[in-house]
Amino acid sequence: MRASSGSINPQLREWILATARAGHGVPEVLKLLKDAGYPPAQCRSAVAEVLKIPLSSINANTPSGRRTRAPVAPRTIVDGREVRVSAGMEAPIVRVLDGLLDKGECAALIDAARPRLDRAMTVAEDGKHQVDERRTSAGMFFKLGETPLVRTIEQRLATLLDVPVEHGEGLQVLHYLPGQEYEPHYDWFDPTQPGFAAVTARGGQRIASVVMYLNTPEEGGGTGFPNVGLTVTALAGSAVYFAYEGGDTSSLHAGLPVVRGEKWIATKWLRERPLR
Ligand SMILES: O=C(O)CCC(=O)C(=O)O
Ligand SMILES: [Fe+2]
Repeated sequence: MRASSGSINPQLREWILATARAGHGVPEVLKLLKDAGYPPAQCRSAVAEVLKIPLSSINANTPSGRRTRAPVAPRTIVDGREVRVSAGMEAPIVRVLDGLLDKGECAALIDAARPRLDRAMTVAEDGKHQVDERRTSAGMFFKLGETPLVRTIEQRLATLLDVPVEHGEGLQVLHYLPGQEYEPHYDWFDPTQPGFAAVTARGGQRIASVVMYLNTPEEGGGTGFPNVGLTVTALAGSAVYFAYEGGDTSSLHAGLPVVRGEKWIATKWLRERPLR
């Protein structure tokens, strides 16, 4: 979702400015707006925009939904397997997870997804799914718990990250060919966009992502975090987990172009609340 401005009504803008100038702090301004009946997400984005403060600094203080727990190095035993935490950073919160999936699971996911591939979509400003030039891969979604394998993987992630399965969106599988990529983007929804209320009505905001690599591209195809100069190598069975509660802008990331070979991933997006 792209940024836009000028969506706040002039009276509200004036009121926020006047109230802040009168000496009321941000929490007080937010509380007054909420008491007046404005939806909390809308209050936060309006206050951030009018007072020109980062939205993340407001969200961080707002008691919201569930958070994920980052896996702890060096390893976690989950579902009878050893998942190794081979690298991590804190801003943004990133963990590289080796051995999350085994070869058979990767192959079975690819086989189940292949006949259902379609041009991947992104979420448009109005909350609808759209074909997007920034994302040239082909993809498909499994429904939550659709197959025994999907259920196994969802449960494994839930245990690993300490967040119930119901907070997950359906698993998405993406397939990239040489030259295909997913340009830099945030996975969280921008609260200043008109579609925000619609996409977050069930489940609330996204809080974390897990991108699981189902094969190893011959060259290219890693996941890049351009704001912090990090590239995670796409290696079959490994994954990258990253969290961005409060709309962390350092979580900007991209599926880098595949140079040779192909790339298959499965992505799990997690929400702050159950999706049903
Ligand atoms: O392809 C990748 O490495 C990243 C995919 C991604 O960012 C997403 O599916 O949201
Ligand atoms: Fe993403």
